[in-house]
Amino acid sequence: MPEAIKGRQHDRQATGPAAATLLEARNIAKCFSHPNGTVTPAIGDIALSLAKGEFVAIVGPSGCGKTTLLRCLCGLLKPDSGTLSYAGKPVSDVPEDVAVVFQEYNRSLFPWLSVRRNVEFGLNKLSKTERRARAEEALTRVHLTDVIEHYPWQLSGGMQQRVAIARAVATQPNLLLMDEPFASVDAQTRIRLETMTASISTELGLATLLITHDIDEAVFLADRVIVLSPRPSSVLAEVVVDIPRPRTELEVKAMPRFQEYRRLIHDLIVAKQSDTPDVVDTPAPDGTEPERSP
Ligand SMILES: Nc1ncnc2c1ncn2[C@@H]1O[C@H](COP(=O)(O)OP(=O)(O)OP(=O)(O)O)[C@@H](O)[C@H]1O
Repeated sequence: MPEAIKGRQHDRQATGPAAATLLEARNIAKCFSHPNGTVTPAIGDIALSLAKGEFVAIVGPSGCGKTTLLRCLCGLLKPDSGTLSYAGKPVSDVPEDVAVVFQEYNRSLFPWLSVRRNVEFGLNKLSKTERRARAEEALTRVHLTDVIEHYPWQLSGGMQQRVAIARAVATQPNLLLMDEPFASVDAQTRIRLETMTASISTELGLATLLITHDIDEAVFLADRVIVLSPRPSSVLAEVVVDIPRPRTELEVKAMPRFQEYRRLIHDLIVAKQSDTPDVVDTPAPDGTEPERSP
């Protein structure tokens, strides 16, 4: 399916074909230096962009620098080189209208706060009434209004991740970044969370960038899938997913086109992995192993 790869403008209803660029990264690179003098090259050279309202998934082999890339894109980590812009301005800190959802919901929620208070957290510029209204609206979107006064530890993993998503949505972001958000939940819950995320993103016209290991998840959710090479990573291909919305998991996964996309992306990753030798970190003079810095 070569015509699906890079260059074709996606056509998502929420944005229209000529949607404006929201996030743009040009030639960004990132290495980590360790106290013992070794250097881990994580991102080699990445250029990508995301349009307003677009849903993009990033996939790549384990350890290729996906999380590092996400952290750079939202201003949590400074790239060593290259340029990053969000809404036309250089990124130096996390922009106000960008929200991030991480894999580890149990570390991102406050166990001593109720579900409501967790979602209201971060809305302190608003009046109490506005905070309540925002939290309730966001919790309605994730179907959690019946546990609003519960505490996170009283909820299942999938419900806790829904609270984390509600907290992100309550800030009314224009861009939602998600780093492996469904990796820690069971398969059935994962499907429900994926479907819910697709609806929220479409209904709110949210630009969404999803980091995932799961090719099926990427193809099911995204308008475009960016495939990364092993580290130091670069963009191997961009695959435009030409499947109409709304998408229903069972129907989409039964489509021959879905199978073709997943095969294409799988083959791109495997082919590149098998012809790329493992990157060895620059060794320290005394030959010690690199340590992961905090
Ligand atoms: N804070 C850090 N200090 C040192 N090295 C780091 C740090 N963060 C990441 N790395 C290294 O950078 C490389 C890329 O890591 P990263 O977590 O970004 O990859 P990933 O693709 O998200 O991994 P995974 O597939 O396991 O989720 C790895 O070799 C990792 O050990």
